[in-house]
Amino acid sequence: MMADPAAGSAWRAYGALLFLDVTLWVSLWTAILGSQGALLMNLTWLWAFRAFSWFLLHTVSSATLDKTIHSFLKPWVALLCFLPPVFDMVQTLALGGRCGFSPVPMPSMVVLSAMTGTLVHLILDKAFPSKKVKKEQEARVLLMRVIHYSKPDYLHLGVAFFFLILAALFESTIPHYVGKIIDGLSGEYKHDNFLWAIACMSFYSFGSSMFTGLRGGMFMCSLSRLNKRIRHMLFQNLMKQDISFFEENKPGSLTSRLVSDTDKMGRSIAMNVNVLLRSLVKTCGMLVQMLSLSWQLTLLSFVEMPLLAVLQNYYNIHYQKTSRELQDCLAEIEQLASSTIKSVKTVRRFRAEAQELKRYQEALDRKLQILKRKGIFSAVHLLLRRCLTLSLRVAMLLLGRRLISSGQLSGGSLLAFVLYQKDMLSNMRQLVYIYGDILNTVWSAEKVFKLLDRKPNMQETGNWVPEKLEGRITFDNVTFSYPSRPERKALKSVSVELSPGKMTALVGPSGGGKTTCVSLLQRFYEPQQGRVLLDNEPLHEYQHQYLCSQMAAVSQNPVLFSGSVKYNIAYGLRDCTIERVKEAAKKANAHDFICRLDEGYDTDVGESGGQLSIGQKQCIAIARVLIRNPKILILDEATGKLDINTQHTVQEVLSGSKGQTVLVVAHCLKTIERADHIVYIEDGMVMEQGTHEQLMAKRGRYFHLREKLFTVDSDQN
Ligand SMILES: Nc1ncnc2c1ncn2[C@@H]1O[C@H](COP(=O)(O)OP(=O)(O)OP(=O)(O)O)[C@@H](O)[C@H]1O
Repeated sequence: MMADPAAGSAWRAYGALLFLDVTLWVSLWTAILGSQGALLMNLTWLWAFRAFSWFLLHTVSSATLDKTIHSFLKPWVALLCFLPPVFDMVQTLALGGRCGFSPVPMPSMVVLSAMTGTLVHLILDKAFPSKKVKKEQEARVLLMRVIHYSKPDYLHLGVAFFFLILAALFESTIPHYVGKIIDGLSGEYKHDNFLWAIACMSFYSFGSSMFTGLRGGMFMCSLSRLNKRIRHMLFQNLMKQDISFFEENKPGSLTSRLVSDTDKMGRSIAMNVNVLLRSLVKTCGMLVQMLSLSWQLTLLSFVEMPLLAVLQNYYNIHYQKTSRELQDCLAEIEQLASSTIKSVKTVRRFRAEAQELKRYQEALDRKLQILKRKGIFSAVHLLLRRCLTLSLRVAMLLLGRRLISSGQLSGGSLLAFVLYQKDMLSNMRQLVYIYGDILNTVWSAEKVFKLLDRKPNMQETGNWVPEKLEGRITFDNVTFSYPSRPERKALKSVSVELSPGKMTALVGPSGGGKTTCVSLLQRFYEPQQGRVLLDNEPLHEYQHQYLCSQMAAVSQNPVLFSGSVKYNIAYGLRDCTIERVKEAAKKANAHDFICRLDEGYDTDVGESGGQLSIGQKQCIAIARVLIRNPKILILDEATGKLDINTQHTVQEVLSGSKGQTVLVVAHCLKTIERADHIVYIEDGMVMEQGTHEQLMAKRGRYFHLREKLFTVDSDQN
């Protein structure tokens, strides 16, 4: 039944509609009595009367009831109105005797049909709960969207569906000729008939195999094309996302979206819709054949189907739930394994192998539990299904035996019927199962669509491309909190100006907010208050490509890509000559050590530059920036891992770079003494700023930090 508050209204609506229906019956009785026998009903009249009743009840329900209650009661209204003529029709066909609703409807039959209708509706509601309606609608919308994405493949799909229909129709004709062959063998042998039946069976078998192959090929082809398109779009959208999105989402779950969910989503259309349609066409074809063989046996075999459908539906609900759990668990396992393997050095450094193994083992245990549960449930489901099928098969054979003895059926026809019925059942099962599986795969599509639809939280970049860039950067009263920690302000009303062509240094204790300034300058995040301006224009007004070409940064932990040294230095630049690469490497003091590598500039640096020292990585990262000759250069602890000589050389190159606005973040205060402007940041606020001399003369925080560092340095020496 429906949710509690709606349940009361639903019961009231049941009562009101029932009352309206009884009123209609009473009017009919009154009319029959009033006509004194002139007005009598036959089956056609009964259908017409109940169609009118349905129209009236349906209209009243849709006009007066809440939408949810109306959708909930819709099947019940149909059952209430059409069960009487169906009862009558079955009775007429099966017994040929007097019926309950015509020529004069009996009140007991009216009550009986109303009770049966309500009962069936309640059972169906239990088996297919109404809260599913909304979910199913959502799933349908998702499926339509997947179909929409298949638009470029409509031709492929159209051809595939054409082959599918042919294959299904050919397949559903085969048992008919098998029956004919058996009949030809068992009765009086007629050679021509026998040969004709064999030829037809071979023809339909060959045709069905050929069209099945063609259909499969076409579907696989469109599936691969859809997959490629979706992955491309998804990856494109992922690349546009803001940095906070990647901080919030684990790489494992993102790659799982990209790999397995896109795959499943593609399957929902190419595989499941394929099977769904095939089963549907085959079911229709077989139904026609079965009815032509024996309507009594067909009716009996239809008892099995709703029961199996209810059973299958319960199984589907559980299957979907466990599949979702399993997907999450697999993503977690993938994430655990990849993060441990990536950080294997850290794991070993902290001797955390056992701890990581335990975490991995626990995740594997969880997966095992889910799989066990899934296995037990499917075993019970299989047992119940087999028992049900067996009992109905026995009943069908008994009825078949009676029909053969009464001459209504031949032995071959019974065999053909059994073959059809077996196929029919598996088709029906597939129909119900596939429906569940489509819903299941469509939920993968939901996850993919969520990512596809995600708009970055950053402001859209503009198109501003100035003819000349001066390079003046202004932090105008900037306040910022990281999205993952909105309650803690990393920067509080920071106002700083970086003069063009000058070197500005950010100094201060750890966690003060230096890197945050650098991140805002690179537009990884957007400040909640205040603005970051470049030549008095907000950063987001500039064209993205232009900004990237004018601003380059070397971070604390520079990332290199697997590939040669040359590839890494010239990363992202087209047609870059080796001379330019060498020149940049020389400026970054990297040329000498690169020449000493086995293959010089062609040496592979390994995964994430793992085959180089951290200092060497920093040198290459600096060369990668210098080669671009950017207007704005950002060095976030970029020289921290270099030896003192290299640090000095690089600093000299940097301070000598003409017209460049340089922002340096450094812990080593010695290296920034020559900076034109020093900004001391602590606890997200600018505490002091000026030149080295001014700050030293002030004897404030900068002075004390420097004193402290020198004391530590001399203590260490
Ligand atoms: N990605 C993040 N998510 C949430 N908080 C962060 C993030 N990065 C930094 N923070 C927090 O913001 C504050 C400023 O950090 P920031 O990295 O800017 O400091 P810093 O001055 O560069 O420190 P260090 O000199 O150690 O690099 C710190 O409290 C830090 O914990």
